[in-house]
Amino acid sequence: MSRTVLQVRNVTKRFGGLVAVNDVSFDVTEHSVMGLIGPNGSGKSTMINMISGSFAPTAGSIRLEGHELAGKPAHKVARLGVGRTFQLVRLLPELSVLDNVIAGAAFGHRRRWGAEARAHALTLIDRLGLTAVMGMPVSALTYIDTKRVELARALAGDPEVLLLDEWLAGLNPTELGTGIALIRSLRDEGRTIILVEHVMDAIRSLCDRCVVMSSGTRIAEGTPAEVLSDPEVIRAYLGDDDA
Ligand SMILES: Nc1ncnc2c1ncn2[C@@H]1O[C@H](COP(=O)(O)OP(=O)(O)OP(=O)(O)O)[C@@H](O)[C@H]1O
Repeated sequence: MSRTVLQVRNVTKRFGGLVAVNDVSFDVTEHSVMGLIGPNGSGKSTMINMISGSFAPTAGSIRLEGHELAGKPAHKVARLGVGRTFQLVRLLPELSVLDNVIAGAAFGHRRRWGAEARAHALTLIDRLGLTAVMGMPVSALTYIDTKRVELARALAGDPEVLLLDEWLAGLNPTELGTGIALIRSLRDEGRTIILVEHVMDAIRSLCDRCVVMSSGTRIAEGTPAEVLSDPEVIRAYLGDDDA
């Protein structure tokens, strides 16, 4: 049986009178891809923002390798081992690709500086197919290349758990194939990933397990095949389409 790396227990987040996440629990095991799925507004981003330290939970516990993350600021959570990409890419647009990835190496879980950071960044740049553009400012890149840089920046910190928040969103069909293959290669090398995604092909082909959220609560958990055939999950998605 695989080891639990991340343990989410009874987590709730209220924004004033709105309960965005309501008493949600799940575990993420080492070397697995956990999909966090659900209709728009179901609380996925709020959950990811709590795991990565952008928001403090109103109640509950989030433990990484036994360390409590709940309430810790994002830079401390990153240091403890959670790396993430953002739904809307957050990079330093005037800096080069290389410098953005070096910055990720300097501020992540396993910090690297100077020549070591540069060498590590160059390895990731090569791995993600960014070598030809590594001297360019991020502001001059194509959309998929900015996504690649975001991923390289997050990986540069050697996170214990990588959160991918709709990393595939906005890619065209060809790019989508490339993106899915890239995430699959991360999965195959044994990384532990939480994938928030609306692209069902990606969920089916990449996730070991999925947690499904609807209106802030966890309504299902299981393999992609199990949850995607669950009548309550189907109802939640159809309800969303009708809205
Ligand atoms: N900072 C905030 N302040 C107030 N309400 C918020 C805040 N962030 C999210 N919410 C609300 O919490 C609920 C859950 O939103 P959240 O963005 O977590 O859903 P989601 O599942 O990630 O949706 P999507 O798939 O559209 O990204 C929504 O009703 C949203 O309006």
